[in-house]
Amino acid sequence: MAKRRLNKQQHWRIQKVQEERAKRADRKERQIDQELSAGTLGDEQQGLVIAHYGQQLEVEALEGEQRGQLIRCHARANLASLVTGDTVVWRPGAEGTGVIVARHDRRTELLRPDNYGQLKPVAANIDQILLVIAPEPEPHANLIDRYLVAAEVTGIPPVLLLNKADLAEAKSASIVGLLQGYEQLGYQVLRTSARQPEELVAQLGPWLKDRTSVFVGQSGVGKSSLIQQLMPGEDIRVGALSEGQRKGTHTTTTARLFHLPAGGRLVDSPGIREFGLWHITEDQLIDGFIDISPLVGHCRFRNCRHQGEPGCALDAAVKAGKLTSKRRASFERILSDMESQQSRGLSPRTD
Ligand SMILES: Nc1nc2c(ncn2[C@@H]2O[C@H](COP(=O)(O)OP(=O)(O)OP(=O)(O)O)[C@@H](O)[C@H]2O)c(=O)[nH]1
Ligand SMILES: [Zn+2]
Repeated sequence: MAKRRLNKQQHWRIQKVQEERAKRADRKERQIDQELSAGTLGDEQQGLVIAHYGQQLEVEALEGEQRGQLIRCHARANLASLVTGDTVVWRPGAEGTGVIVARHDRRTELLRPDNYGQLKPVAANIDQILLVIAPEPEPHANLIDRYLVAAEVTGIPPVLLLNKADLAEAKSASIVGLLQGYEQLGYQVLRTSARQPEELVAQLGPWLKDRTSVFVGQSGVGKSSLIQQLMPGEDIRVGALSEGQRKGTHTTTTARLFHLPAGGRLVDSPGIREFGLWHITEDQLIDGFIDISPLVGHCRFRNCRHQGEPGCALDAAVKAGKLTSKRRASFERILSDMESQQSRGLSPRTD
């Protein structure tokens, strides 16, 4: 009996919480409706979503008197989810707040699985992915390829950034050879050192200017160090909201957009830095290998698995020196990982 009562009580409590939440959302929506019909809201303006905290969004005014200011906004309930980097239309409301009434189409989306394994956008309108590697920690086997495939899948151009170029190991034959291989594929490779801030800004400046970038890469390669050098004085771990306002929200996963003093925008969050291969299909994997995708149509068998079948165009390309055996092996490794994980119902690795 006692157990049943407890269950009922639990059930009641959950229902209560849900009702409260719905009521609050309703109230907010009614308030917005009232403001809209009473004509107390200001004119429509363009804005940029800087961060999304629970029900509230921080929006930078892109025009008018408030241009450059951060406005705390609510979004109309009929708007699909908004993320950092979204450009929106908003209307000024009471006490320096605002209401988002529309969202512009996204040029690009960075996706990530949520707690239920569902892919969700975490940032919008990113123009380039800066894939940071370093001589130390040495890049895991095929890690770079995994990141490149993930970038190709999003359609956001990746740039390879060798950090810690000040270390002697940066000039080792293996690192030089590795990077040459990617340059030959057509990827841009930059060499930087977070220990040499002046050169860093001069080197990266032209790449960051007029664009929105994200830094991704394995732990320890120097992403935080680079970002800190690019934004001196900015606390990159926490946003502009005060402790009290942030209470109860997942700050560690909240992406935030920063304006770089030397020009350009940067979106950063721990979740974005871990960007990886989420739920990609075999076709996407092939598309993501820009040296392999033009080949696959030339295999003898239409359903070639590219795993040693006779007449496989990948083998022919390796023999002809058009595809490196390293990239080929990397492709096979990712493919077989995907197959074994899919057969066990797991998601692909991200490191
Ligand atoms: N020599 C040298 N060391 C660097 C450079 N950049 C970063 N480091 C060092 O490398 C270590 C890791 O740097 P972080 O900036 O924390 O690396 P991260 O990629 O942000 O790592 P996570 O936060 O784990 O993702 C630190 O000890 C840095 O001081 C560099 O350009 N040269
Ligand atoms: Zn084949």
